[in-house]
Amino acid sequence: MFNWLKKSAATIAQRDKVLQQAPSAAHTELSAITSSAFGEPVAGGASVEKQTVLDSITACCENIRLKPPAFKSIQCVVLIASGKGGVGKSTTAANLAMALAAKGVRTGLLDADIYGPSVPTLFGLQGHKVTSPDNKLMLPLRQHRVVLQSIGFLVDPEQASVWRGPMASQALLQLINETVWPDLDVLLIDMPPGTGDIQLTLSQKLPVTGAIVVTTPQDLALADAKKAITMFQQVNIPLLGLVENMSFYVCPSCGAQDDVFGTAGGLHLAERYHVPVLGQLPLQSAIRLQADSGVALDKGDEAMNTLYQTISLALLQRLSGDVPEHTSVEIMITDD
Ligand SMILES: Nc1ncnc2c1ncn2[C@@H]1O[C@H](COP(=O)(O)OP(=O)(O)OP(=O)(O)O)[C@@H](O)[C@H]1O
Repeated sequence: MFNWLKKSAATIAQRDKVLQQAPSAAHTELSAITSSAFGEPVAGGASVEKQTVLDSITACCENIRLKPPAFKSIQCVVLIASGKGGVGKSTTAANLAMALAAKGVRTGLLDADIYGPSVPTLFGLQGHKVTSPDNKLMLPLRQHRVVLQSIGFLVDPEQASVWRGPMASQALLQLINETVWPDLDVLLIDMPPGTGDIQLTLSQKLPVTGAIVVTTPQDLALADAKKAITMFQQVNIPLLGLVENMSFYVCPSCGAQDDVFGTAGGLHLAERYHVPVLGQLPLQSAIRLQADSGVALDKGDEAMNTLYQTISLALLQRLSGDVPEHTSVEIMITDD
């Protein structure tokens, strides 16, 4: 049951070590570490006590709860962004939320991807709607231990898809302001793809602790990820890390690895912009299957669960450390 703990701790220790190296060298080792989650146990994993990781999670949560909350009773608000659509931002956000929640971290996920809300599907809640007992504030849903709010729980997604920039931004700000959030350690916000007006407005107006950028190693995606990094730097939002998704494919028959979208592009980008790498994820049908079926992460593929646990722990460690304050916070509360 606690195999993931041993693996995750060993993986994080190894990852932190290899990330001190140049991206090309780091890529080879990170890939090996990631691949090991699919078969052989991580080298050295057996020597790491599960208690160490549990202690680490507890310590991180304690540190996070000592800090002033980012917004109401929410300690940390983390934007999950990507310059380009379709790189796996929503899948990553949902699985990180489930990974955190499964280990007792009080976690919420706000689906701000107004033009393509996917939280209802990713959590198996298609057709569900939020309720508002007082006709003013909305009660979020809860699934797989994650507190959830999505534009998809309010309106028909086709209705939202025709909203123009200001209308969409306003709707999203209301979504965060007018939801009755319980006490949370972390609220992840799945942002709409791109770096246009909506993203810029939201980045300026949301009460943000920091941002994660998800990208594939492909040049096209990297160019857009670069724009997202630059946008966050311009609005003074700390970059908590980069997740490289679809980093490589491992053939289930022969075990050969193919870097479908290029090699280590995300790592090079992260190094250039001094953004920590939280982890790499393979292109794997288990990830797509679990996303489509809406089942809990820990009920799906064990190797996948281990990888997301590793990345979520890296995020938790970042949040519990010294994150520079986002100084340009401006919260808009609307009554209507
Ligand atoms: N690592 C992965 N391996 C296999 N399939 C993946 C992986 N990551 C994401 N996918 C699949 O890729 C597709 C796009 O993922 P997702 O919707 O998360 O991307 P996105 O960046 O949020 O897209 P958009 O910006 O359009 O909302 C989905 O079908 C998802 O199941």
